[in-house]
Amino acid sequence: MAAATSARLTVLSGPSGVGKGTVVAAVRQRHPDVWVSVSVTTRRPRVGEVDGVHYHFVEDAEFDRLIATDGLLEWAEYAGNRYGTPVAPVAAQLATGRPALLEIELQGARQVRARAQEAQLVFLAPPSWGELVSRLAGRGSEPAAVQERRLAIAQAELVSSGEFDVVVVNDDVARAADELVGLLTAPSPSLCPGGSAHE
Ligand SMILES: Nc1ncnc2c1ncn2[C@@H]1O[C@H](COP(=O)(O)OP(=O)(O)OP(=O)(O)O)[C@@H](O)[C@H]1O
Ligand SMILES: Nc1nc2c(ncn2[C@@H]2O[C@H](COP(=O)(O)O)[C@@H](O)[C@H]2O)c(=O)[nH]1
Repeated sequence: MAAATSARLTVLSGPSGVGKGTVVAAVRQRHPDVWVSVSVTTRRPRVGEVDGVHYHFVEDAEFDRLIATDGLLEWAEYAGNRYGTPVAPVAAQLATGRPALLEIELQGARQVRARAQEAQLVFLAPPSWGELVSRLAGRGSEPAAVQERRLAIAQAELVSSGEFDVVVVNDDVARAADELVGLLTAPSPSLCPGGSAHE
């Protein structure tokens, strides 16, 4: 992907199971140079997840240390585990003048907006509630009780989609990935004459 005219921070959020990871993987297939933050989490790794690639898997004490030392751009407790974005790699990426993408949940997206008003917030929505339920169940990575917990959170997240700058419907992975690529490469409105970050 060519360098953008501004170092733009984009947040991709949306309910568990909507397909955030799948769409981001499709974006990276098209543009391997898209930079995506690797979060820290206290969650245990799923089968196939690699430390340092999918997440930095840490113990509670290390997560506490990162909070205490202002090492996180944002963090949240979600369904019994903590997740956070290491601030230094994001700052370093933006300093190169190239875009950075965060894949995080709603509370974290709100914290990013509070700290970086110029950030672009994108909400990935399911085509329907039934499709979301079926995707989460079909992934098979969580027991039924955890799926229920995530779906309860998803209901509140869907209600909050209006807080985001753009809503992308993940009806088709390739189409949604193309839309996200367009958003990542769009110039920042704050650099457009007469533009503002939140029009
Ligand atoms: N457009 C789509 N159509 C059909 N299935 C999809 C689509 N997008 C993703 N999926 C499937 O939905 C399931 C959930 O996708 P994924 O793990 O990417 O969701 P997620 O939003 O990253 O979830 P989480 O927030 O829990 O990490 C996967 O099995 C994936 O293959
Ligand atoms: N606030 C943050 N949320 C994050 C971060 N990294 C991931 N997430 C979100 O957590 C849920 C659950 O993820 P899972 O891998 O257990 O399915 C999901 O919505 C992720 O997008 C983060 O750094 N901060």
